[in-house]
Amino acid sequence: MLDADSIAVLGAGKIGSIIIRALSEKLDGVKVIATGRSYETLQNAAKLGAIAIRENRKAVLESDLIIISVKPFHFPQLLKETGFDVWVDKTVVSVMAGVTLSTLQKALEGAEVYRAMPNLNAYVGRSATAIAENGSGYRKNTVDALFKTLGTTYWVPEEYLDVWTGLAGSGPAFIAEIIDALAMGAVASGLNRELAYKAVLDVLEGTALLLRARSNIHPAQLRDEVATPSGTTIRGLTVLESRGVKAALMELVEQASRRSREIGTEVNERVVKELTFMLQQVEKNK
Ligand SMILES: NC(=O)C1=CN([C@@H]2O[C@H](COP(=O)(O)OP(=O)(O)OC[C@H]3O[C@@H](n4cnc5c(N)ncnc54)[C@H](OP(=O)(O)O)[C@@H]3O)[C@@H](O)[C@H]2O)C=CC1
Ligand SMILES: O=C(O)[C@@H]1CCC=N1
Repeated sequence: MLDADSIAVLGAGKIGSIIIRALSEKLDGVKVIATGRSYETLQNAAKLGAIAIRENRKAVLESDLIIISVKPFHFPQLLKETGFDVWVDKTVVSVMAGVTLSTLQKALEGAEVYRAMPNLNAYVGRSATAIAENGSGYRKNTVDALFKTLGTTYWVPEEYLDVWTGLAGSGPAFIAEIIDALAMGAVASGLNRELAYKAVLDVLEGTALLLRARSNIHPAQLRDEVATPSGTTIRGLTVLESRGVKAALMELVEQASRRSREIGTEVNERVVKELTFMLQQVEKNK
């Protein structure tokens, strides 16, 4: 049950618009307000069922639950536009990569803050979303219900959020690259493109379902069941091993996770700078 009358989505871009669509379609009687910079973004948000406006401050003032979905480095500018006196008693969920609960708490004084990491599979209701809270958890059920409109939710300690970002947040892009590569290999071997992409998607979906259905087997067991001695699979696996593909994929997740942590540090510095400037302006105008 979602106990919110009005939800603001600040930054109706790629992930923001998927959230808007899910909220508009799946929640009855909830007003969704969306913000963006360009006319196109606002127009798109309106088409998805939101009240689309340019003013972030107004959107926050008129909502009790706010989702921040601008790029991490646009967060200081967003703060400048909202002012820091609008957040008291609001519930705020950031989906920005890297930006920590501590930075959010500092910037959004008086708000109850959550950090969530969904992914673009939310488009088909299959996001794997990790969520971390700052301790009070007063509106945990509401936040959970909100992200369940996008798929599955996992409540985790904040220390897992960057790794989650590197694995599941970025994951659709990594899997898409692998799909593309496998299909191109099939095309190189003579299969037509259309069939190649269909086959790869079928194999991917089927393998995920199989692994889930046989819940106690390790992926390596499935690999061994497929790889007949001296057969086709082991020939292919030999290439993966000799080219270090598994190690590369492990490093890919590590690097993506590391980047999330770096973004957190960089954004925190910029937010502190912006808040200091904003406070100076307030003092000056007294
Ligand atoms: N893309 C993904 O797969 C995922 C992204 N994320 C996180 O979500 C956030 C958004 O990413 P994504 O959707 O890809 O990025 P987009 O660039 O598609 O969306 C960001 C949106 O923010 C808007 N925006 C920027 N500045 C302001 C502002 N001052 N006021 C109002 N709106 C503003 C932009 O408006 P305009 O279009 O008009 O310029 C844009 O529509 C990022 O922090 C990212 O880390 C999290 C999970 C997955
Ligand atoms: O690439 C990014 O930074 C964002 C976060 C997760 C997916 N996209």
